[in-house]
Amino acid sequence: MATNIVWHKSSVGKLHRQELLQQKGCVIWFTGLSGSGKSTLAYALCQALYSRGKLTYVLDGDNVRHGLNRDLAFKVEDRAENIRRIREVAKLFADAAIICIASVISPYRKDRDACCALFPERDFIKVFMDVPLQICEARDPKGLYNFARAGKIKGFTGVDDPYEPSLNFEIVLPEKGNNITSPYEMAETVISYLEEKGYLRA
Ligand SMILES: Nc1ncnc2c1ncn2[C@@H]1O[C@H](COP(=O)(O)OS(=O)(=O)O)[C@@H](OP(=O)(O)O)[C@H]1O
Ligand SMILES: Nc1ncnc2c1ncn2[C@@H]1O[C@H](COP(=O)(O)OP(=O)(O)O)[C@@H](O)[C@H]1O
Repeated sequence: MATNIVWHKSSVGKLHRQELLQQKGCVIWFTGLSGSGKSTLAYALCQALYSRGKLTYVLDGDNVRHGLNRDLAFKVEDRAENIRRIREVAKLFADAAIICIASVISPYRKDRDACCALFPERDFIKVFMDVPLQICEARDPKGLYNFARAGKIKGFTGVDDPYEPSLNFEIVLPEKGNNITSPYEMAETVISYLEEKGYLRA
């Protein structure tokens, strides 16, 4: 941990940036099994908000692991560090008044809870992709479940590595009791939540 470091304040703060963008910075965190639809929904939401003149940025687990987190694998401590770095970057985006959309498995409850603690203003919105393993595995667009079942990938979430559900997700999709399952309709559900909570205005 570095010492003798001092935070520099700016005359232009988060409220000024929110006024400029006519939106409130926040983090929408899509979590769930591989293949549950996190990335598809994240980018559908990004497009829908762009069409409404709102500025977003997607931090996708796969993508961030090509650059910032290219040094991390999937051991427990690597996944924890992956989430720690992504939540710190997401916090900077939210402070910039951007609607930051993260799509990461983030399987461990303590890692997700640590994210919440970083956003006391409750600007951290957890969205659980409630899609059963059987459906995710049937989709298997990258063939990774197939490799995992064949023992070619060790420690694959849902196969031989855990996903720890939480009881305090802000949004669970698809919603129980309705048959809204298309990415575009689910994106509208998230947008309704953002509108209701005031994130789509300064
Ligand atoms: N062992 C193992 N377990 C789970 N996932 C694996 C693994 N190895 C590679 N992949 C691919 O990496 C993507 C998950 O990266 P994340 O950064 O979202 O994972 S985590 O939050 O650090 O658990 C995930 O992408 P998505 O399918 O988009 O979730 C996988 O395709
Ligand atoms: N709402 C949905 N309904 C049906 N198929 C979906 C849905 N969302 C995503 N998919 C499909 O499921 C697969 C995994 O989607 P993806 O967004 O990559 O999931 P994740 O990011 O959670 O791994 C892809 O083939 C995608 O086309």
